Amino acid sequence: MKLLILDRDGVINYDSDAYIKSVAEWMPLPGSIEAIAQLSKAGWTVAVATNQSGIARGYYDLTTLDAMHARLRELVAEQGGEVGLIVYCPHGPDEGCDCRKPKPGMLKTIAAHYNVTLANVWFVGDSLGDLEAAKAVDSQPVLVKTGKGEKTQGKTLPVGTLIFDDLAAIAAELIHN
Ligand SMILES: O=P(O)(O)OC[C@@H](O)[C@H]1O[C@@H](OP(=O)(O)O)[C@@H](O)[C@@H](O)[C@@H]1O
Ligand SMILES: [Mg+2]
Ligand SMILES: [Zn+2]
Repeated sequence: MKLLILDRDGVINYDSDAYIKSVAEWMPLPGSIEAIAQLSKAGWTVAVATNQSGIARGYYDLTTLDAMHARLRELVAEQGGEVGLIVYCPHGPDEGCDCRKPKPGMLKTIAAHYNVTLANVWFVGDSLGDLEAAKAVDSQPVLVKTGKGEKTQGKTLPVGTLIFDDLAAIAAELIHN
């Protein structure tokens, strides 16, 4: 199956150092909704793996988080596409969970859900933790320059990391090659 896994904040929607705390603050990056819809219509399953420590920090609740993801699904559906499994880590950095990136727990959950291996599956993120999570399970780390991506690009990246300007460029690459 053609599976693509995306980080959320900074890849699909604008990120903020103040966290994305409401549906109103959840704003798609230019071209991201269209990219997901085009990938979906081209036969790709687009899943999401997102750290949401704002839950543990008390900045927003699960109802609000679910509403953000309902909005994402609604916008992609309006373009004729659909979003696959969305997995999130609600924990804080000090809770020692297995799902918070750079740990690969969420990627493993997605692979198990679709009964596939993660080898060569592209995981697209804007943070070093996203790329490290990908590397930890032998999937393909892909950095986008949106969100925190340009800052991340200046760090030491996992060997083999692919770099694209944004999600639209990734969709063009995957659909047309
Ligand atoms: O990029 P994804 O994984 O979709 O989500 C990232 C968010 O959960 C937040 O993650 C926080 O990191 P800490 O969780 O505080 O280390 C900060 O980087 C925030 O700016 C950011 O909005
Ligand atoms: Mg991110
Ligand atoms: Zn977690």
